[in-house]
Amino acid sequence: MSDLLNRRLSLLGNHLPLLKQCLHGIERECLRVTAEGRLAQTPHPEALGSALTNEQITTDYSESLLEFITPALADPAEVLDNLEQVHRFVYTQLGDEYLWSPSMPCALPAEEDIPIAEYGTSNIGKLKHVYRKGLALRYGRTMQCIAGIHYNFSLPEALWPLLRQDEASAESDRDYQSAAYIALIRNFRRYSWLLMYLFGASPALDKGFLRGRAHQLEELDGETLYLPYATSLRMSDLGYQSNAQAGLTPCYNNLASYTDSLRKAVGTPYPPYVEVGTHVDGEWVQLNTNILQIENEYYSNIRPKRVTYTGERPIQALTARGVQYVEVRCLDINPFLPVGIDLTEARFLDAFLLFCALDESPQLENGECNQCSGNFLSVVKEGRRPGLELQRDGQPITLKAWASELLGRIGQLAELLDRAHGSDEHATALAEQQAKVDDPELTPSAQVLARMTEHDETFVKFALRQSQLHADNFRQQPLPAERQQAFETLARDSLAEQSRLEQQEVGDFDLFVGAYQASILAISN
Ligand SMILES: Nc1ncnc2c1ncn2[C@@H]1O[C@H](COP(=O)(O)OP(=O)(O)OP(=O)(O)O)[C@@H](O)[C@H]1O
Ligand SMILES: N[C@@H](CCC(=O)O)C(=O)O
Ligand SMILES: N[C@@H](CS)C(=O)O
Repeated sequence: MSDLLNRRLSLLGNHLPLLKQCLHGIERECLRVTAEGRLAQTPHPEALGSALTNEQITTDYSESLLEFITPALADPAEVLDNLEQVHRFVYTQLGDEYLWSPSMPCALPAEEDIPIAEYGTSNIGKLKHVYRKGLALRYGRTMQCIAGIHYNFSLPEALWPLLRQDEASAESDRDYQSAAYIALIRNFRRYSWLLMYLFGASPALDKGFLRGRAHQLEELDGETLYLPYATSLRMSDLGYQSNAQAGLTPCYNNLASYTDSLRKAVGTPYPPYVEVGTHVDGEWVQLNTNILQIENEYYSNIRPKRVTYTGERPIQALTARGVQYVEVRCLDINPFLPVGIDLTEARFLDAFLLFCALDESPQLENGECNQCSGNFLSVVKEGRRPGLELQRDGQPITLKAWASELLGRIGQLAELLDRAHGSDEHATALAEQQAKVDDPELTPSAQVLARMTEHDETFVKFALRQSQLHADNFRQQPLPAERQQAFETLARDSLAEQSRLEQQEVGDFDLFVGAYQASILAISN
């Protein structure tokens, strides 16, 4: 244990109530599919409200890729309850469609038949649509049908001044807080391979997903490709990643260097995109020809975040007010769980993220960045291989040994969280993770392969069966009338808000895009 972590643990031990004030918010994506498990070609159900303005129910890339967003709450159990209620409401409006249970997509139609999400005729609505056309051009629509769980987490703002004073830091509270979250991210880069081993749940995919691309996957059956020891093909180079962004890994030395890296990426033309241009046959095809159209396009495993004001861009918010929370973006959807994540996972994530935030976190230097990426890629592709070795400080160490050592250290944060909550839920969650390290067959990725083999079914058949199981579960538990009405009101109000935006909208779209682009270039740290 580092001296810094020990010092911080003892300080926190005298301020335990603070550990009940961390905030959590979850975003869960899922495809709408037909009863046969094909991608729904229907528009976003109007009864779910406006995808542009409904804060809880929207769409991600595709018109058929739903995204459910919870409020930020102190109790992860309440967050999961909110997420579950959204699922139950949505199922009252889906007709005979289903929510696809895993991260990797169903059998998809031809690229051009994957519907890009629509957000109406307002300038911001059109900008969101053109952005997605640009993603199709750059990464293909197929990859954008992958669904994930994003776990948003923050420590109480009152914690940082305590740590700052204890460490006699000369930084302002805001700069200290931002630096602490960037330090969390550096440790996350070091240790997030562990999350992929413990929670990765995409060891297999439908053959059609690869669209005939070259690959090193193995054939499980006529329709399914997999890797026997993979944990998360979603987070591999075949999944939600981008070669165009490969050289982009921003350095996480401090917030300014992070926002600088992103600002350069959204302002630097990328020759292959320049060749296409922003318009083809007079139609917008991408917002600009830069490495990233906007900062959202940077597909990192974790992001420093600040809630933005209306019309404000993420980098503007971060530069103006510093880091407020982190968004963990690498988590697969667990197809065995009705909402894709459960309280045990959330409890462990909290202990893990607190560990990343509070342990010492030297700058990533001397090739450690590459080492982090290499470890992450090894685990997503073969994390369950017996005897797999990772690299730590340039030396080989077995995943098993390193994972057990890490869980031992994270255990101290779990113990502190349990003392604050007067429970043993974090220690229990941690013990479940240690059991997976001791026996890889207990990991969700192993369970997916075992279940497919047990039922002798393709990935698509397994996923559809799980989707139908969860659908029955949700449909058999209708919401209390007042909650159903609350979601219906939210949907109705969001449609009215979108209409208001469209009626109020004035101004030329090209000028709107130009101003949006310029807003980022004018920022200085
Ligand atoms: N201080 C905070 N601590 C933890 N979670 C937060 C905090 N503030 C907001 N969140 C959560 O972060 C998530 C934000 O999701 P939302 O989709 O609204 O924004 P976004 O991720 O920036 O948007 P996009 O998905 O378009 O990039 C929500 O689940 C919200 O509850
Ligand atoms: N669908 C992506 C995330 C989309 C986005 O960038 O928000 C995922 O699998 O996590
Ligand atoms: N959410 C993804 C797909 S639209 C992005 O912002 O790039």
